[in-house]
Amino acid sequence: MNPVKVGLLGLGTVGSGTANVLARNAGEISRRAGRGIIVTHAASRSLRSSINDTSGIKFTTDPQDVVDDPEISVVCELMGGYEPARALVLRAIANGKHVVTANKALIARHGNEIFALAREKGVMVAFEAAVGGGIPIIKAIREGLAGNRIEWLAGIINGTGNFILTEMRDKGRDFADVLAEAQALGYAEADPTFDVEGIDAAHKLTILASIAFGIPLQFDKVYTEGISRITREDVAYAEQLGYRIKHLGLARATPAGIELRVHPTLIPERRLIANVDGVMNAVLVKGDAVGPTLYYGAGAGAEPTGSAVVADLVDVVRTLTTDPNNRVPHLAFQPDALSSQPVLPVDEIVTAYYLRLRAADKPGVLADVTRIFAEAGISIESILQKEPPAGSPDATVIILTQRVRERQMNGAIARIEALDSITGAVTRIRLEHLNSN
Ligand SMILES: NC(=O)C1=CN([C@@H]2O[C@H](COP(=O)(O)OP(=O)(O)OC[C@H]3O[C@@H](n4cnc5c(N)ncnc54)[C@H](O)[C@@H]3O)[C@@H](O)[C@H]2O)C=CC1
Ligand SMILES: N[C@@H](CC=O)C(=O)O
Ligand code: NA
Repeated sequence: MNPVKVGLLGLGTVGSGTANVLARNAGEISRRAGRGIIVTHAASRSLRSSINDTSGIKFTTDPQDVVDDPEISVVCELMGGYEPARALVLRAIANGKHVVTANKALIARHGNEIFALAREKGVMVAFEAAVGGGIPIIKAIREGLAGNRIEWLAGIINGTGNFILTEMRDKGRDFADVLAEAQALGYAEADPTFDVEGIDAAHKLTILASIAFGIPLQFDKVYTEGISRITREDVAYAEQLGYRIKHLGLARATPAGIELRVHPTLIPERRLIANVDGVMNAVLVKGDAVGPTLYYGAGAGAEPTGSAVVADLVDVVRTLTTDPNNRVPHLAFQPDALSSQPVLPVDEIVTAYYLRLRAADKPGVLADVTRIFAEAGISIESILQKEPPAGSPDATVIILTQRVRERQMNGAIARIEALDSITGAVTRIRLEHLNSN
């Protein structure tokens, strides 16, 4: 059988990694797919790339040439960004081509529209590389856990952010310096504020939540907080109390609705996920039948991400002849069976907290604080008081609380900040035990 011809849009980190994996493992890949898969066309703004073997590839600076080329069966969108990626993907689908993409921003924001057109045209849109880089997490949830009701999932799903936090903690390196290294290694997004401010993780959480719970993609409803305000001080206090601070995406089904949130989180250091460092990602998924499961691997980088893109290409080729109505649905659940469960506003979420406050070093202050918590119905798990450093009148107080609704905590924090004996704002970091419940 003739090989399947693929056109690449984008020849950067992921485009080059994909082309190199496809070429190096061509024999294995065609034994698995039943046909060869070859790159015949590639488009990029700059024609510089790290592709090892460019023979047989027709290059262009205009991506439209690729999506309109009748020879190509599958378009790999590896450019990034919302536009022109959206317009190009829609056009490729309209032209009857299957699409593989690593672009989580595109899927999270425009996936509902893209999948609808793909269904109409009977083509596939595959996006394994969009979440967790090389970890086959989409396949695991969509297919491997299809017998379960997913209760919750929590993941370290941004490689750049985890790399920055790890280097800062282990080597005391400067934030800006580590970010520059992540960019040089090809981990970061074109706009690295997407990594640092949690937007990239929110894109990925949007996708994970849809395939876990069978809800439409709803990026705008994810509560999103980045890592830029995490201080060394909080990292050190958390460690003294037996916790690590990780940037976590968390999705949980509750009777009232779905919690969707991305924020720095204290996790007990004995949990495997608390020890996922550097560019590695991990996703914990709790199914009602299987219990907790953990998926770990490189979350970014050329060949790990290329590995996921190539796996999608193999999937597309294997199912080319399948009746489109019998293929694995894009969002795991049949499109007419998506649910309208609401996504909860952040003040309705339930979580435990790490709080850091600066308090006058005099009797009665702690009693005032604990009275406010008692009146708000918030149970304190532990309190750590640090003497004021030389020259400062204020002591630092660290409080860990039990789980409580965020709205109750907001009220308590406002009352604590209004006390004369408390200086400045209370620092809050959410805390999750991530045990098997
Ligand atoms: N870098 C990584 O480790 C990972 C990246 N991704 C995603 O993969 C996609 C690509 O990322 P990278 O390879 O890192 O980006 P990159 O910046 O290294 O490469 C982007 C490529 O697309 C081309 N391009 C961009 N806009 C274009 C336009 N309008 N016309 C023509 N060519 C254009 C650029 O010239 C370049 O060749 C993004 O959606 C990213 O979020 C997903 C997982 C991991
Ligand atoms: N910028 C992203 C790339 C992979 O999705 C990350 O750092 O995780
Ligand atoms: Na993946």
